[in-house]
Amino acid sequence: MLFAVRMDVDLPRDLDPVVRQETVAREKAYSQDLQRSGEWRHIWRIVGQYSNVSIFDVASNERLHEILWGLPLFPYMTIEVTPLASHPSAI
Ligand SMILES: O=C(O)CC1=CCC(=O)O1
Repeated sequence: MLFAVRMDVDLPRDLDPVVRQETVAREKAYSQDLQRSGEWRHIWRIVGQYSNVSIFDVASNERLHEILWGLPLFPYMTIEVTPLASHPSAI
């Protein structure tokens, strides 16, 4: 099942810089593990924003929920999920 997911990150200005650095590093490792496994197919930066658009290929809605819930930056994100279907004009 394919999903487009938009993640908008909003880290508090007063967040401890060490916590910030560690959380961002854990987010990168978590994301790259899922990219290697094939569940996180694409991640694109939205130009000019601390946001990304990602494509996930997962077995179920529950699996996507589990992945998103486990993001180290999850407490600081607004997430929008769009389920995708094949387009009849796709070649
Ligand atoms: O920087 C972001 O867009 C948030 C993020 C998601 C996965 C990752 O490595 O960073």
